[in-house]
Amino acid sequence: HHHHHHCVGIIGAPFSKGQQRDGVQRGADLIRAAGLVQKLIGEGCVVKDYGNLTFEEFPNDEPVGRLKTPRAVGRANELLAGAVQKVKSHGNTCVMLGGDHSLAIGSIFGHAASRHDLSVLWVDAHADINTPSSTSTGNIHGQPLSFLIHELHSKIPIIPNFSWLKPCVAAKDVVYIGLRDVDPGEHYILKDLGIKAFSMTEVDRLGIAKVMEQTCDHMFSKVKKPIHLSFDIDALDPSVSPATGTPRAGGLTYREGIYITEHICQTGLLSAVDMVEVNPKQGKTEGEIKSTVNAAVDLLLGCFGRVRGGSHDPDYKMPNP
Ligand SMILES: N[C@H]1CN[C@H](C(=O)O)[C@@H]1CCC[B-](O)(O)O
Ligand SMILES: [Mn+2]
Ligand SMILES: [Mn+2]
Ligand SMILES: [Mn+2]
Repeated sequence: HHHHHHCVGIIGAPFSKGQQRDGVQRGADLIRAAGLVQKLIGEGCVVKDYGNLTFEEFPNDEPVGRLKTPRAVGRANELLAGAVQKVKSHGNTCVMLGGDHSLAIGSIFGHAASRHDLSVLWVDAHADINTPSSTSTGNIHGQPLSFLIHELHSKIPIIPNFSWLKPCVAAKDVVYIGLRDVDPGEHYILKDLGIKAFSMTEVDRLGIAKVMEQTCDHMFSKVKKPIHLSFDIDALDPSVSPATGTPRAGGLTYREGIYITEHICQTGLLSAVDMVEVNPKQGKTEGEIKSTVNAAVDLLLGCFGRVRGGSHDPDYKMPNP
């Protein structure tokens, strides 16, 4: 018999310039220190850790329009895109450990460069689809999807260090789960482009099982495409994951989060996953940091075959008395 196993490539992206709060650059190493690699191996995965990327510093990274630290964000994502493409070229499912959510620009671009036709499942309290002109903060971690979606191309100006980037995802191929803090400009875009979104209202109304059923129906409605799961840890309720930069009450339970990743795993189509916005400096206690990091690890284990009912180990021998 042959058991199925996942080949996983891990990239650490210790990057924080998509927003203003220090500390989020430490997320990748905290997730590793909590035992991600060993635990994936324990699930029968073949794991290659590609280490952490080293990002170029831009000391005089003056705002362009409202955009903050655009040069650092542009260059970091160009580097990340190449790294993700390499991990995919080696036949791995890519795990990108952030770092802030602006990193989805490079992660999705690099993924799309190797697997042209993607579905993007964006699990987040936020839509992260402000354009450089609709953003009120100028923080690029609130804008990644606007840089990636074909239909918004005309809304993206020339930005230093972004010339490498082209939109690579169609609005119809994006699905949101967990929304509960969407800006007016973002809401307009979601409606105008008809983007499929399961806010926390739909999660409450339908329950997570129906949300996942309808999410998969939408993603697979025409053809089954590889899935890019971009998971912002702030999608979970702050009672579970408080150590993050933009927490919002009324989020997904730990169980709902695990259900999402268990369900995505069993589609067999997961091709890349981002786990972003873990910020230890936003945790008030060690316990808060641990809860946040452990949730991130468990969500990733759900992506790669860990099921709560236990899994079949073909080599297990019942001990005799
Ligand atoms: N309060 C939200 C909504 N819009 C704001 C913005 O555009 O700066 C914040 C972005 C959160 C980004 B995150 O989802 O990656 O954390
Ligand atoms: Mn095998
Ligand atoms: Mn968020
Ligand atoms: Mn986000």
